[in-house]
Amino acid sequence: MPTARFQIGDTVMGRWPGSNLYYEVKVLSYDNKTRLYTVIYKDGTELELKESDITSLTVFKQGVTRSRSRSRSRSPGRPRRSRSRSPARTPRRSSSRTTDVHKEKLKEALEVRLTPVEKTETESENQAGGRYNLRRRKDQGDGKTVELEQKTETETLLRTKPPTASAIKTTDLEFGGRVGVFFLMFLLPVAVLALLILCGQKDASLQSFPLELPALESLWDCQVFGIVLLWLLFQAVLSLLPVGKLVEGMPLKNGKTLKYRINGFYALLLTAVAVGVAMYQEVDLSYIHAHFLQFYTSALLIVTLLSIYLFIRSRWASEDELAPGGNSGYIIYDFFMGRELNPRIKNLDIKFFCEMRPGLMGWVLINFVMLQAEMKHQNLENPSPAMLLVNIFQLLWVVDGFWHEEKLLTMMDIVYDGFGFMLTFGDLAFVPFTFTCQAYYLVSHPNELSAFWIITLIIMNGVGYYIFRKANSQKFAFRKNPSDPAVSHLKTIPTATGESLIVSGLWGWVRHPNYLGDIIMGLAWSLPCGFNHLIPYFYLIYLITLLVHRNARDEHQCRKKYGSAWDEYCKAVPFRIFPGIY
Ligand SMILES: NC(=O)C1=CN([C@@H]2O[C@H](COP(=O)(O)OP(=O)(O)OC[C@H]3O[C@@H](n4cnc5c(N)ncnc54)[C@H](OP(=O)(O)O)[C@@H]3O)[C@@H](O)[C@H]2O)C=CC1
Ligand SMILES: CC(C)=CCC[C@@H](C)[C@H]1CC=C2C3=C(CC[C@@]21C)[C@@]1(C)CC[C@H](O)C(C)(C)[C@@H]1CC3
Repeated sequence: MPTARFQIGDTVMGRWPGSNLYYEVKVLSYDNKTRLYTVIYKDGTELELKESDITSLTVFKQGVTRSRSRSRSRSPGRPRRSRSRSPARTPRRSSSRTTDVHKEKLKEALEVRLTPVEKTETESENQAGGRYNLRRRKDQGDGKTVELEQKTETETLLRTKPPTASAIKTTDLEFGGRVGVFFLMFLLPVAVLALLILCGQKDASLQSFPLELPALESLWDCQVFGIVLLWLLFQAVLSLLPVGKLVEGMPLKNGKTLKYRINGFYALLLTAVAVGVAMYQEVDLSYIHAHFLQFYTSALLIVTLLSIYLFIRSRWASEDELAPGGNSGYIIYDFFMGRELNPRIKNLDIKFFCEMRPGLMGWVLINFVMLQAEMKHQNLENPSPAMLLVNIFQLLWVVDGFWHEEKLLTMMDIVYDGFGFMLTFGDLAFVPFTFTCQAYYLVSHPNELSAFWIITLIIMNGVGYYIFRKANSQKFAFRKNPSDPAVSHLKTIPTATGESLIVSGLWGWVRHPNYLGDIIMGLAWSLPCGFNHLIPYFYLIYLITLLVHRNARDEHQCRKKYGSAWDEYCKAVPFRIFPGIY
């Protein structure tokens, strides 16, 4: 019969789930069966904690004294900064320490488990799925923003030893599990090859299947392979240049943070200069158009080799360096999803680098190549308006991405997903070769645009961009500092974690306005190609599929994280991405 170490009414220090922070809590009860303590924090949040997440006040104070003197001796005078927040603390972040966004994903990654408690009647009515035993204070349920009181001295951070992380077995398999990813691994590269063949041939209609397949040996060229390798090397060197700020990423499972060099915008400018110099030297860029399929197969080979390397090296990764989603124990599945979270070679973070640099820069460069190829093939003095629009619209999106590069550090792709075949393929092959599909199509499929269409498309892209940027920036600014005058007027729903959900403005219109903006832009990028074929709409179809799936994944996480507050939000804002569509 297990006995409780702490008694009802004891004041102890309880770990806040997903962090190394300890707060003063009172023990309310102990469940002999589950061996869990129900504790109450000063702000009224009730949680069930394991005994290992509770420390007596005396032990805690000794720990603090020891850890303080340790840290002082290591870095004298350096202020101690908290990496996570209490349920009752107003979010406060520095731009380089956006540590709270996506805490949920980390929460999952950490060992702390919140266990379900019985629902009250009203909660049961509201609750669609299971929930955690994170009870909101009664006075928070009225939908108004409640500024929760700050914790003071007990909030002291106990920078204990990193939690001893044991590898989390991935049990929830995505994409149809082992069989699904096995087929995807072959299907995706073949589908992209088919798309490129179709895009390049005169009759780009889907009915022209089976395609006139090119001879296998014509898909390979050593020189092209060398150029792709040089491109990757050039981008890697640019990414390591000591320009731009160094920022810390989200805290890892072991409590540490990694540093990232944010210099994508400079790298883009330097790449533009390098392309300018190459053109001045009369380097024939149309070579890329003429060997487009070979460039793709070279990229595919690099993707395969890189994925194998990543998988092999993950064998030596410590348990707390593994991604929660790529550790099922099934070789094929883990190879596809990626085992290691942040594979690095010295200062080069391979995932962060691949996610944007070679692919997005390559996209802009290929678009520009296609613009020149169009003039050459169609004997034009100037590029067509359709080609110009596609180039300018997409360039704007890429420039925006690099301008806000730092925000990538808080996204699920970096914080949560492993780096395996899926992302390697997505970043190095899918992005540069399918996102350029409209420009590639226009080279051999001219499409006249009337002034009316040109203006309509500019407005459409502008509206899409406005929604995309405003929604993303609003959310980012709000998460950084909800009292920021730019966002303080927004209505919010409080949640038990201390973070609130915006419920007015764009975020009160649909639950993912940033996705909507992206999709409107995707439409404006495809329409310049006209209505003769479906192929130029590939990006739009991909984007809608990806964002609908991403939306489902994100909402699942948010429901787990915010519980009934998320349901309240869903009630207040019933539409997911598209206004009028639930
Ligand atoms: N073109 C492409 O190929 C792709 C483009 N994108 C774009 O990237 C951008 C970022 O997308 P993504 O990373 O998926 O995630 P989101 O920007 O949609 O972030 C989702 C997170 O935002 C927070 N959140 C949700 N609702 C609210 C609310 N009402 N108030 C405050 N916070 C809220 C939650 O995190 P928390 O509460 O924990 O802070 C949630 O987990 C999008 O614009 C998307 O279109 C993404 C993928 C591919
Ligand atoms: C079919 C397949 C294997 C797809 C993989 C999906 C990836 C191509 C995309 C998943 C999320 C992405 C994001 C960007 C690029 C495409 C991928 C990697 C992004 C970095 C582009 C720049 C943007 O500004 C962004 C930061 C919002 C965006 C984030 C997501």
